[in-house]
Amino acid sequence: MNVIKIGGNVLDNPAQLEQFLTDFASIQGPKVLVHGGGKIASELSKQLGIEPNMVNGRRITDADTLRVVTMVYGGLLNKNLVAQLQARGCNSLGLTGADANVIPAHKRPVTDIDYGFVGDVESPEQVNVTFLASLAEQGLTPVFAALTHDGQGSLLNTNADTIASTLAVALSRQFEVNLIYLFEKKGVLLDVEDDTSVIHHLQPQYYAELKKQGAIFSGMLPKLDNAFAALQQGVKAVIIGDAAEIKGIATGEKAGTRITL
Ligand SMILES: Nc1ncnc2c1ncn2[C@@H]1O[C@H](COP(=O)(O)OP(=O)(O)O)[C@@H](O)[C@H]1O
Ligand SMILES: CC(=O)N[C@@H](CCC(=O)OP(=O)(O)O)C(=O)O
Repeated sequence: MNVIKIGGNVLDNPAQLEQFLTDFASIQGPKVLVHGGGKIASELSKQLGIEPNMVNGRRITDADTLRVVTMVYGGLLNKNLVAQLQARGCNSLGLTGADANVIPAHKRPVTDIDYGFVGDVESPEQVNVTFLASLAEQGLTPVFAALTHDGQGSLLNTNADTIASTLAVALSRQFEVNLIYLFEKKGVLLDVEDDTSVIHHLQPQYYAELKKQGAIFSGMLPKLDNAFAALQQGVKAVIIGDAAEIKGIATGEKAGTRITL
């Protein structure tokens, strides 16, 4: 089973997105797509006069921002991705974590920062794997938006990388799972400006060094933290790579960055 997460910069580039969806549709076997969309949510927010506010890679989500991300992730992006996959013969089903109670979560507790309506997933054990397995059996591909729910009637904005790793860990109870993070670069780079500097293998000690040197920063930090956590909890392989190379990555021919323990 491949759990594939696609980042916001690719979603915002129609040509790259179309190619990615064509390649994704052609991947054999059970698969799950998780999408972000932070960039598009920020653009719409600004158009509506709501200034985006990101802290530690997470969006401060007040009530108005929750409306925006619900519309953008759960509506605009999720439903268009499903329509575009249907056009490519990939029978898919758009979901949030609230649907079929797949991903129970709670509102992130207020500490020195109040993130507002941001969700932390309960635990992979609580993911509704039975439902996901039944979709796989029917040949349906779930497409997840970056939304969960609190069990009390509210949706919660939830980092898409975390949703992907949670689903990958949960599905590892029943399947051999590859977790694949795709974005607009060739992989984790030694020099973020140089696409030829791909790090082919990354393990915790090297990660700690590169973090200290400042070679790995911002959105890549939570992505890698999620990647190592997924491996520790039974996911077979984690790869970070270029959305344009999804076919090779899924068949194991081209690797991007392979994360190992
Ligand atoms: N060493 C690195 N290699 C590649 N990207 C890096 C690195 N360090 C930081 N980054 C940044 O991390 C970003 C990817 O994280 P994020 O913005 O969360 O992506 P996504 O679109 O997948 O959610 C890249 O666009 C890049 O700016
Ligand atoms: C709480 C939180 O920060 N949620 C993210 C969810 C979207 C996301 O993760 O999008 P990318 O993968 O495109 O960055 C956000 O609103 O930006």
